[in-house]
Amino acid sequence: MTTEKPNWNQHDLRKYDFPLDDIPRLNCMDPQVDELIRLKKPVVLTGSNLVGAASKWNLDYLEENMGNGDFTIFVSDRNQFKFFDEKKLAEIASVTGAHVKDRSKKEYERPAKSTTMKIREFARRVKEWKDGDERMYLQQALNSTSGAGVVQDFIRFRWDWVTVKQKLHNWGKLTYNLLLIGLEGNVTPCHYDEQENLFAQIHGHKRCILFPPEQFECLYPHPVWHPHDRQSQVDLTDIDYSRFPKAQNLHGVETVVGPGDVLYIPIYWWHHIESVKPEKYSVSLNFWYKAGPVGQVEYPIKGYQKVAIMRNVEKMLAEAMQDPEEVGTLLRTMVNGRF
Ligand SMILES: O=C(O)CCC(=O)C(=O)O
Ligand SMILES: [Fe+2]
Repeated sequence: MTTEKPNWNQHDLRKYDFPLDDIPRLNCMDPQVDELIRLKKPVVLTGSNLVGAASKWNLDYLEENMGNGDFTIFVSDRNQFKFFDEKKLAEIASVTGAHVKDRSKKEYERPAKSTTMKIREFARRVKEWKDGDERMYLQQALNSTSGAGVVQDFIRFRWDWVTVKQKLHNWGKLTYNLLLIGLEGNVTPCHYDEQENLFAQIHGHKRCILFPPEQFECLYPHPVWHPHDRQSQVDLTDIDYSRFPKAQNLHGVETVVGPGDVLYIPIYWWHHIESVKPEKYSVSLNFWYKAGPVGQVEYPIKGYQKVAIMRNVEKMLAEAMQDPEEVGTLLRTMVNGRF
């Protein structure tokens, strides 16, 4: 076995205000891996070869073998790509009474615009891209439009190994694989997902900063009905402590993943991901699994289960009030001076 020297440089990494411990890095055969996954703790798995068949997925290869489908590309003037869920706007309209229809139409700022491109066009633009140009981030679920080469590679993923993990940890079904191709310096700001994630790095390096669900209060998520649902309002690169004072208590874990590494991002864990030097672009593929069946709940309730409960309460109140903006008022009335 060769121990590869990382070719990213510690000094190139951005300095953050909060403490960061290292995420454990273990060979996939190490029995501790399954113990960490069972406890829903992040871990970097090495040596799994999960997407070894995709190790050649650089832009030249993908251009030839990815097919002629349309790819979703986010475009942004800034380096941060904060997800904006257009479907939430329709949802707000459907739960909102006529009396607040106008308010729900208010203009939201979209931090990144979504467009579609053929892979050839995207590859050309990435190759020509220079610092200061508009940034791009391809984020597309793998689908049946993939060319024959990519389909062959996909079939050769270690489905046997990953299916054993899925069964062992009682995860639900694989929803899809999201392919991410982004420029060095692109940032996916801090958010959580409602799925278990095996995040496989293929080309280039990514710095992944994670926080446990227990840090909910320090990260001030947008309300559940908001198009930025599940995203933190706190910009970790420039924290506004007067608005978000509890961000002073942030304490995260981090790692830099490179080709062949697989990071387990547990369901409801916050993550902030940046593509780092030296490569010009990064290619990753995630494996998103639905949560397993709830089964017997054990007490005391865990941090991630509290987040799920809070989401349900918030959704129920928004629907009952027929006005999402009344949720906060109601919750404050319930709590202030009483609890
Ligand atoms: O790699 C990224 O930029 C974001 C990935 C992510 O958020 C995810 O896989 O859940
Ligand atoms: Fe995510």
